[in-house]
Parts: sequence; structure tokens; C-alpha cells
Amino acid sequence: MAPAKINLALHVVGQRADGHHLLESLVTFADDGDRLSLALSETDSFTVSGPFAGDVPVGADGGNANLVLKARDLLRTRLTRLGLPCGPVALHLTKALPVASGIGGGSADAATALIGLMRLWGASHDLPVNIDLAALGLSLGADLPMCLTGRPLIARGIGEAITPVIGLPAFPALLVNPGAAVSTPAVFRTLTNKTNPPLTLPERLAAPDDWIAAIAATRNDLEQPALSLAPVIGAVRAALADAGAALARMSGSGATCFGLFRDVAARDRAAAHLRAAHPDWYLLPCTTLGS
Ligand SMILES: C[C@@](CO)(OP(=O)(O)O)[C@H](O)COP(=O)(O)OP(=O)(O)OC[C@H]1O[C@@H](n2ccc(N)nc2=O)[C@H](O)[C@@H]1O
Ligand SMILES: Nc1ncnc2c1ncn2[C@@H]1O[C@H](COP(=O)(O)OP(=O)(O)O)[C@@H](O)[C@H]1O
Repeated sequence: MAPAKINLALHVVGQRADGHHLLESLVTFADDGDRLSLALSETDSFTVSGPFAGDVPVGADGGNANLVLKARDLLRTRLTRLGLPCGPVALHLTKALPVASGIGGGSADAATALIGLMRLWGASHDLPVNIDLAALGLSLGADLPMCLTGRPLIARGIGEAITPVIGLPAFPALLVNPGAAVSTPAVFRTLTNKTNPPLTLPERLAAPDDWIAAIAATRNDLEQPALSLAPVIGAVRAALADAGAALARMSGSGATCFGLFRDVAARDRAAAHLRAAHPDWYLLPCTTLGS
């Protein structure tokens, strides 16, 4: 499974000389997402199904190649250079997550491909293979190292400096996307204040309500620029709060917003309400990963 990533907090604290922004982000993952199946085969193939299949590129070449195929080709090149042959593979992606939506679906797919292919190809090699997948993945996108980690974490730098977070509770959650694709580079370009206060969390947090209060005191600094590009994000966040979320916020560069709930019944009531009020919005009721 390639789970949806949720930026519970996302502070932009600076900018590198190359233009990339320095982040401090508290990240967890949903227990649902895309699915990728992998098998050794006679020839390389890649097929896509699922509700958002039509929104992803299926080719391997050019600026807009599918991240799964970029991951396959990058890892194959690296292993081949080490003298380790990598046979043809059949890959099938079930695209269940909305695209360009702040929940890192493409990065999760690429991370799942890297891990799965290491297993698949590694099994046919006698030698132990040591590859720094996070470093390799980073060349595909800033979200790759966190998606490879797949556990609650704080990411710093542009996303490559990862610290595990211990004690984060699992929350009933609802992801809501209004169907507006938001381009990550465009949101960063629209951001004017690039030096915001750092992410701080209290030393000891135990009860879920303590965590919710601590997260509520943090921010997503990309929310304002994303709102200016897609004003509907404001309506999504407000609808989640009105439907009873203990905390409602945008994830990543948007437009998906998440709501955290105190219990499953409250989450399910909110989902039923939003489904009726906004039948065209994408909803993913889920549980966030705890640690
Ligand atoms: C904002 C975040 C937060 O987790 O998530 P998403 O909204 O994409 O899910 C990530 O930092 C996104 O990571 P990712 O989606 O992998 O972005 P990349 O492909 O590496 O970068 C796309 C473009 O966004 C800008 N970019 C990205 C990351 C970063 N720390 N600073 C940037 O300025 C750059 O213009 C870059 O060329
Ligand atoms: N497997 C994939 N899934 C989603 N998007 C992909 C994939 N491969 C390439 N892309 C491209 O990557 C871009 C970012 O997609 P995505 O990871 O969904 O964004 P976000 O991190 O904002 O949720 C999209 O413009 C899309 O065309």
C-alpha cells in the first residue's frame, strides 16, 4: 500500500540558495491510499486503474513521467551499475488518491515502488545490496524520504532530515479534497513570508487531546498561498470544522484538508454529513498512523 501522507503541521522556516524551501513538518500517514502490485515478468509493463487513473501520466519519459516508472528506472540504473541485473517487471498501480493534492500520492507510489523493487530484484541477487533509498528517492522528490519512512516523523531541511516521533496517537480522520488540483511549485512561488517561526511541540504529550491542542498551536504556512490560488480550500476547512472535527487544517500544498476527530462515531457523522452536502468532494475516512 502507498498511504496518503498528512502534514499535521508544516512550517516554512527559510529558503535554500537553489530556491527550495526549508520546512519543519510533523507528518503522519493514513491507513489507506494507492496500491502497487509488482511481479517479475517477460517484459516491462505499467498499467493504471482506479478512480484517479485518468489524472496520472503513464509514460516513462519526459518531464511528466509517472513517478513509479521514474523510481523503477532510477533503481535499475543504480543496481545495474553495481553489476546486479534487474529483470523486466510488471507494475500495476491502483490510483485511489487524488493527484496534486498535498497528500503525496505520487511520492508514496514511488516509495512503494523503490521498496518493492529492492525486494523483488534483491531476492534474485546473492550479494547483500546496500543502497541508500532515501538519498536515491530524494532525487525524485522532497517527499520521498518521508514516504519511505512511513511512520510518524518530523521532517526538516527540504524533507530529507527525518526524526521519528514517538507517542503520537492514532486519530480517526477525514481527508477532504474539493477536486481542485493545486500545483506544489505554484504554491511555493506564491508564498511571500519564507522565514516563519519554527515548529515546537511540548516535551511530554500523552492524551490525544494534548496532542490536538499542541498541533492546533502549530500552522501550515502554505495554507494562505494555496487559498489564494484555490479559495475553495477555505470552504473545505470550514466544513470540516462545522462537521465536528477537533482540528481541521490543509495538508502539504493542498488542496486536501484533514479533520482529526475524538472518536470514530464523530468522524463517521461528519463523513455522512459532508457526503450529503458536497457530493462532488472526495472524502477518505481513515485512521492516522500512531507511534
Ligand atoms: C509541500 C510538500 C510537504 O510535504 O508536500 P506536497 O504538497 O507536495 O504533498 C512537499 O514539501 C513537496 O514535496 P514534493 O511534492 O516531493 O515536491 P518536489 O517534487 O520535490 O518539488 C516540486 C517543486 O516544489 C518546490 N519545493 C518543493 C519542496 C520544498 N521543500 N521547497 C520547494 O520550493 C520547488 O519549486 C520544487 O521544484
Ligand atoms: N504515480 C503518480 N501519482 C500521482 N501523481 C503523479 C504520479 N506520477 C507522476 N505524477 C505527477 O506528479 C505531480 C504531483 O502529484 P502528487 O504526488 O499527487 O502531488 P501531491 O504531493 O501534491 O499530492 C502531478 O502533477 C502528477 O502529474
